Amino acid sequence: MDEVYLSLGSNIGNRQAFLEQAIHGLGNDPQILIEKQADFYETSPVGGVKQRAFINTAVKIGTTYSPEALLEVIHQIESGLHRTRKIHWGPRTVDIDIIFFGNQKIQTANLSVPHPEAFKRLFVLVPILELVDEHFSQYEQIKQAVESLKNQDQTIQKVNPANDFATEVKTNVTHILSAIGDDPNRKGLIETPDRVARMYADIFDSIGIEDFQDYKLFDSPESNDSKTIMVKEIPFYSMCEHHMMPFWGKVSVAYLPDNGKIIGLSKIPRLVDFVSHKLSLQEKITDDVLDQMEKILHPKGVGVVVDARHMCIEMRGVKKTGTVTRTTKFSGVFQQNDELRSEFLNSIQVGQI
Ligand SMILES: Nc1nc2c(c(=O)[nH]1)N=C([C@H](O)[C@H](O)COP(=O)(O)OP(=O)(O)OP(=O)(O)O)CN2
Repeated sequence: MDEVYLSLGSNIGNRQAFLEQAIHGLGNDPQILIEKQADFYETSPVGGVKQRAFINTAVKIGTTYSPEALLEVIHQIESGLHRTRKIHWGPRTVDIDIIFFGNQKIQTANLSVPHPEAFKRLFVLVPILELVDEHFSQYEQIKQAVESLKNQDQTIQKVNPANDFATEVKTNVTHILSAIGDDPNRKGLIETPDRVARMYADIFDSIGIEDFQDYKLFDSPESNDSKTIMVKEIPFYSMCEHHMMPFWGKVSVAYLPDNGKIIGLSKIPRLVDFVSHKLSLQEKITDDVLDQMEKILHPKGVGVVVDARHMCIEMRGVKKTGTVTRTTKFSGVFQQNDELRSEFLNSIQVGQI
């Protein structure tokens, strides 16, 4: 097996969770053995793009993959974690770079190893220095590069477990419990901060991720341009950004394909979950579903109807239980063609939410 060193970084959403998922993905591959993992570090962005600080780490793996095959596995893991390549050296949910592959020197269209930027980046060298010893062929070079970079503008500091997502949420929920006059140490609340942290990691797992990536498109000549595709009454749950209270209901989506390009039916409910798993508003969910459908499919038109109930007007304020709010948005032929729009709208009953 070749000894390989990977650098991992993330600066979108729950950064450490994305890195942990990436490492889990690597370790799940039967041809990859995670031999050692460095600590997590908070690092200043390198490369001139104004963006949020990164969390970085590194792993030493043993693998039977060739460098190109390993790169393919890495790209699959990145794309499964909503990685989009929009701005060079810009924000990303996760980035995994091959830094060293044994003592190999590789220069292909897709791969340069050792990584050409490695010795200019503290966020790469400091975690890798945790994983190597004086027997590693590049050990002295790494140590010297770290010393010289330390006097420049790159900052790096070990993530104190107290700063990671779960601990941050738990700490602040404990403060809130005290602030509202309850006792966070009483039997019923002692585990609440931990439960809330685990819940937030789930219901807010789209925060910071701009575009939906988890879809598959098909060319389907049968779906000629006159056939509307509707996926109706998709249940969703979200949290309003005004009071951090739940709102929930059903989303119905219709679109008219262009040139027979269609999306896998299961992907539309996944898209609804993606846009809902953020602090949002019903109007924004309506916009986001339509905008993402337009971005992905460039169809002849899209229609979105959202019916929802809002805990913030049922449990507080005007306190009207059972009130259902409907928001709609249309584009293309659904905007221009009254008959098509009415057919879609009339097919959706508000029903029980
Ligand atoms: N503090 C940090 N700054 C930067 C990081 C990081 O992880 N921590 N990462 C980058 C780069 O975007 C990332 O390392 C990828 O760079 P590189 O492999 O050199 O080039 P790519 O082709 O993969 O770059 P793309 O962004 O995918 O085009 C920058 N700063």
